[in-house]
Amino acid sequence: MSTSVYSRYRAAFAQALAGALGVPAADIEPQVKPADPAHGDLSFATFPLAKAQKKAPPAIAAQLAQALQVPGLEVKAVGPYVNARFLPLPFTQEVIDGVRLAGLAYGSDAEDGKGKTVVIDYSSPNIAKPIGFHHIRTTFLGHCIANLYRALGWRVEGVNYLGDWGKQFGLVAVGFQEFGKEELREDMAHLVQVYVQANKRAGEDPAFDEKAREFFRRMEAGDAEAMKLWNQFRETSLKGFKRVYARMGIDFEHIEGESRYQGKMDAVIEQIAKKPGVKESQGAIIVDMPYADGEPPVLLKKNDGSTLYATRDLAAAEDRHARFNFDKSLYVVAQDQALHFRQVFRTLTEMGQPWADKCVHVPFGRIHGMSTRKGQVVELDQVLDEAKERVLQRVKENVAQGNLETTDAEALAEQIGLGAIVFGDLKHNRASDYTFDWDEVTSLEGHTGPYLQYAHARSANVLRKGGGVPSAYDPSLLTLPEEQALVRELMRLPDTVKAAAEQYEPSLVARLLLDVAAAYSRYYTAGNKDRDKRILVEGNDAVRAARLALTDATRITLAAGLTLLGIPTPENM
Ligand SMILES: NC(=[NH2+])NCCC[C@H](N)C(=O)O
Repeated sequence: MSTSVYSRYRAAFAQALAGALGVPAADIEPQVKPADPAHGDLSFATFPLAKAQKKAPPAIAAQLAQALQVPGLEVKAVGPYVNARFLPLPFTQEVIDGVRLAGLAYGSDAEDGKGKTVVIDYSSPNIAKPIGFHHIRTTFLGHCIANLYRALGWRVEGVNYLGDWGKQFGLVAVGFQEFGKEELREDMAHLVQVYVQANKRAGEDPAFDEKAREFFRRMEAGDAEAMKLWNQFRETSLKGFKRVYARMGIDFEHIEGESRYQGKMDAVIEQIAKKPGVKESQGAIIVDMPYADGEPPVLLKKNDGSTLYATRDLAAAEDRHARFNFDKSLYVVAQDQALHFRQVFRTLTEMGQPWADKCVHVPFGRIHGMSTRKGQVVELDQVLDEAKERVLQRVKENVAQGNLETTDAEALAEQIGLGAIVFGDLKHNRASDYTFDWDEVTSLEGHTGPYLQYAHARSANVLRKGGGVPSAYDPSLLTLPEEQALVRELMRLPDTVKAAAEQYEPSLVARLLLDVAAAYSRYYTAGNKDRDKRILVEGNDAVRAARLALTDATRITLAAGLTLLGIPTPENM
């Protein structure tokens, strides 16, 4: 089923309004908005009609409400608004059955993006350099955005565009001779240390710096020995990165890098020369475009003949278009690179590439204060290790106190640690900066990943205690205000997935899940000391079955949403 319960009701309401007003439904639909929950579910404001009808809005609303008959909706005028409320039936059943039928695919819509292709450039760390906060965010955001598009039926081509070309290899190569430990040649963290040390040294010692440049020049000239070493370092780093990706359940369609475009850049520059034109400026080659005031030109080649990040991105954009014929090409990269992408896309436009406007920079803000006990973060692995370690403590305590049963505390801590870090990031608007706080993200309470994982596990636990999911239930028994409120939250996932994909904004899904968990928690705890009894009512099997069905739909919604975010969903915690 491809339309959500919500959008079906909205369409029916709009259709009825349009009929009564004698206008096309397509004109009305955008004007049907969510209502103030106290007054209904859908709302249509009559102000815009007042002038033509020469009547006061409340009178128009009253008259319209009178005239409308929509199955499943209770329509009422509230002041100048025509409001509609979902009647408990069949609404409740439609939502619950829809969720349970879809299972983990709830929220997905394979028809939506059918036949369309999106390229998503994400993670894209630099080989043999410390990882930055931006690599962490792009990894989480990109993974989630890829999941969202897959859920909507798009063909997703995820590209991990490694920073695997540049002077840093010269620094590592030359640095290794001086500070490298032979036995750690295949240790990614060690290479990063060597890089950091060599980089510092290069700043102090011009001769050392020149040696590093010389090494990179050899690479650019294709020197076999230099390339062999380059390849070794690249493989070592890549192995390290792959370990983290496996840990996070991330699987890229393509892992490639800037080096792919080595030797292909002259062709690109030639192409640019034909359209916007290239010119020389102080020995460097730049794109000859009319630049806005204060806007720097796009550098294609430095005066020493080496090519640049932008040149490689131009080649990569063309290559991706040729290979994937994309409908969209996303770059999930920090806000700091906004100018870079503006220039790259603008250059593509000037080159006459008709697909240039399908390229989108998806920027994000900074993380402040992310460091581990070992100090500044150089690898994502360290962050995940520390999260796990912090959580493990608590898991062990809970097991010792008999509050938790698990045969593998380590594995559970890994899952919760991952949930803490990933959710701690994705709950923030992509564009905003945030300050990272260990206690906050790993807490079991509040707006956290572990809280959601716990809500999921708790619903799974209630189902287990209740003897599993009921096959038959009577939806007319779910009339409590908390039950109706919960159903309304569950209803939102499909539309939220679409909005999140359209806006490249995983936080919309993250926040919906918090709302679902909060609604379930209110339901579960309301008015009962023995909490399980709220669902597992004694002496009334019919009510119990209905409440278990709703619990099942809640568990599925949480599991589906967390999975989209890239967060594991342990059954017990
Ligand atoms: N096509 C791109 N430029 N992707 C982003 C690459 C990010 C780059 N490696 C960095 O760490 O800053």
